[in-house]
Amino acid sequence: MKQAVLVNLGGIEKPTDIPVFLFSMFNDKHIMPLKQPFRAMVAFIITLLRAKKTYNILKLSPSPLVRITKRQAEKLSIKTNKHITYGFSYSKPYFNDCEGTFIVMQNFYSHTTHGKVLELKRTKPPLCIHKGFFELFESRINNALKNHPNAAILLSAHSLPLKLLKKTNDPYRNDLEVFRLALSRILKKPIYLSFQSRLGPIEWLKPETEKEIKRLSKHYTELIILPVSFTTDNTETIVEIDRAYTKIAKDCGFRWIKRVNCFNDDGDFIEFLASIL
Ligand SMILES: C=CC1=C(C)c2cc3[nH]c(cc4nc(cc5[nH]c(cc1n2)c(C)c5CCC(=O)O)C(CCC(=O)O)=C4C)c(C)c3C=C
Ligand SMILES: [Fe+2]
Repeated sequence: MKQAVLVNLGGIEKPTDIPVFLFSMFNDKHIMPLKQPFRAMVAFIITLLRAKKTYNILKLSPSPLVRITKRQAEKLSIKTNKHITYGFSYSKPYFNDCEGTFIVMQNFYSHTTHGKVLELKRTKPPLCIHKGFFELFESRINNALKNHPNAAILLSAHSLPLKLLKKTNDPYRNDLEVFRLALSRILKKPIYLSFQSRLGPIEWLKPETEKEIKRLSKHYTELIILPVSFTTDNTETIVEIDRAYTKIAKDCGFRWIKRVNCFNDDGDFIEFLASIL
């Protein structure tokens, strides 16, 4: 078999990564569907406006995403005895420069992530279509519930602008909702879904994670949050969920809060990846 390539978003580990990451992201037609040269001009302005906020996030913690993606590739390589490499959309090494079969390391299809890779490379179907993926979530939720059977279970997904979803008929929200319902039926428990990390003045997916936490605090005293759209921990999980949302949850009365880690390089996840290669 040709080599496999794990594709992730990109890493912001140090301040000098910020302008490259932000400009590449906002100059991407899948994120900002404008004609050139307007797209590049808008991307430049947003990069200037957002850089300070991203810098403040980075001061709290550099992103572990690149480090973990490397480990995932190494462990999968050992497990399968195949050559596994990795590439990113918005930082080096870029996935465009790699060859092989591509696995997109975001759990659910969106034109902004999976679709972008699919346009250029032979790509495996999204992880969420596999039974094994479902079981990974099921086992993590059951573990978290062990001593806290009455906790609220909140799946927090990365948000997307509504206008972008409509324009591209993006199945992202729908697939997440189907997944939430299926999990809820199997676990015989209510499961909630919310959206995090919106930015700018336009409308993004709802309910927002912050508001959903506040709403749930009226009915529950314990909370389990699972980042549902990433395979790999990153600034959105270790800064936004572990710091910002955890503080909000405490402030609105939750007595116990657990954030479940992304799959990262867990043995069962590596086994799952090996099974779909
Ligand atoms: C499911 C995965 C992701 C989707 C979909 C997505 C869309 C999206 N993101 C932005 C803007 C930003 N994202 C940023 C960081 C970031 N985003 C994702 C994942 C998805 N983004 C991850 C994993 C990360 C963290 C990367 C890391 O190395 O830790 C950032 C930078 C941080 C910040 O300033 O908040 C921005 C900006 C948009 C606009 C968008 C869709 C339109
Ligand atoms: Fe993002």
